[in-house]
Amino acid sequence: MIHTELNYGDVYLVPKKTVVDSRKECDTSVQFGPHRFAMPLYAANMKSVVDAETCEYFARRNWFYTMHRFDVDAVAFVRDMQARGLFASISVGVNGDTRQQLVALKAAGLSPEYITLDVANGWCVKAEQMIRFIKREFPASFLIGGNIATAEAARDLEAWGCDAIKAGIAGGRVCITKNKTGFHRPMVATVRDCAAAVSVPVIADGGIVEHGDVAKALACGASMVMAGSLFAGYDESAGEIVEIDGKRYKEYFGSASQFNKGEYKNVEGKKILVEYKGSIARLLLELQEDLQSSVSYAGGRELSALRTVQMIAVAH
Ligand SMILES: NC(=O)C1=CN([C@@H]2O[C@H](COP(=O)(O)OP(=O)(O)OC[C@H]3O[C@@H](n4cnc5c(N)ncnc54)[C@H](OP(=O)(O)O)[C@@H]3O)[C@@H](O)[C@H]2O)C=CC1
Ligand SMILES: Nc1nc2c(ncn2[C@@H]2O[C@H](COP(=O)(O)O)[C@@H](O)[C@H]2O)c(=O)[nH]1
Repeated sequence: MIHTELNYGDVYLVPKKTVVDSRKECDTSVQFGPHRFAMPLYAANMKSVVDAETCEYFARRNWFYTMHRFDVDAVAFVRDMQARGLFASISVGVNGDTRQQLVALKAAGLSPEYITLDVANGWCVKAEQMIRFIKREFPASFLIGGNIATAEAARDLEAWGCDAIKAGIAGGRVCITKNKTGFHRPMVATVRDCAAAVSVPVIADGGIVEHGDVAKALACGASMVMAGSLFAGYDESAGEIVEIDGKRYKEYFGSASQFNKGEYKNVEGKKILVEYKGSIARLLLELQEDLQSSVSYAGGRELSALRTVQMIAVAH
């Protein structure tokens, strides 16, 4: 028997009685690891979304960030961020280059506050070895592991030592994994299953199309949400501006795209152009206002109210 699983666009949240007099009373802040952040949402650790300047922009506004791991000098990045009084949050892979970077960090006496293990399928032996290595060498760092899409995988990553788990396989806008390999799991099913299986926070990664999808991800049990295309079209986004027939766009490409890899080998991502939208400040404010409104519809004052709402599927 084949069962149906749902994505954010297939579901809605059922309103409860609002208890606040203004949406401004609703608190969108979230404790995540050693810090409390303004929003449970952050930009994907992709080279076309964040660079060192973007990371600093977010950190200064008390938004969580994670630097990507492609051609980055982790020692310089961590040292710079911490010298400015900001938290350092880096991404790593599973191969020898990552081990070298981590050894160099340790030798320099540096310890990032957050480390994200960023691989396509984090439920593998190489990821387990890297997670155990990081927990041993950087016990003070908050370790995010991923990506995974099932309860069984989430339980394994928790057992291996992850402090948070990033869930979402092949649901991203520039993803072609599902086309090339046949593997994917819709986000509502992914997040609900993973969040119910573990006691550490789960990050819902990918597939955010509408602002309300953030509230839906939190209602599924996510503690944080990661989004790429949502943040890709702005001045502060890392991608290049492209002008076609007088209209401006920003490049947005997958981490497993030929463009990012520099060769056509095991390509599971593509490059697209997204509409250029100017400064990101207006987006951040609107995302916060929209989530405050979601909390009010959920009948609460804090994000936890979203965990109590009923979710319904709509027939298309
Ligand atoms: N969230 C998602 O759904 C997806 C995200 N991505 C993103 O793309 C980037 C590249 O990811 P990834 O390919 O993991 O990283 P890398 O290209 O850095 O690969 C890491 C290592 O894992 C091996 N590896 C990768 N995939 C597999 C596999 N399916 N089976 C066995 N070994 C494997 C690679 O070897 P070899 O190349 O020889 O196989 C390589 O040695 C990451 O940033 C990731 O987040 C990519 C796909 C899906
Ligand atoms: N299958 C692939 N997934 C990728 C690739 N690069 C990034 N990603 C994932 O997508 C999300 C962002 O999704 P969005 O819908 O918010 O745009 C990102 O965080 C990664 O998990 C890739 O090349 N292939």
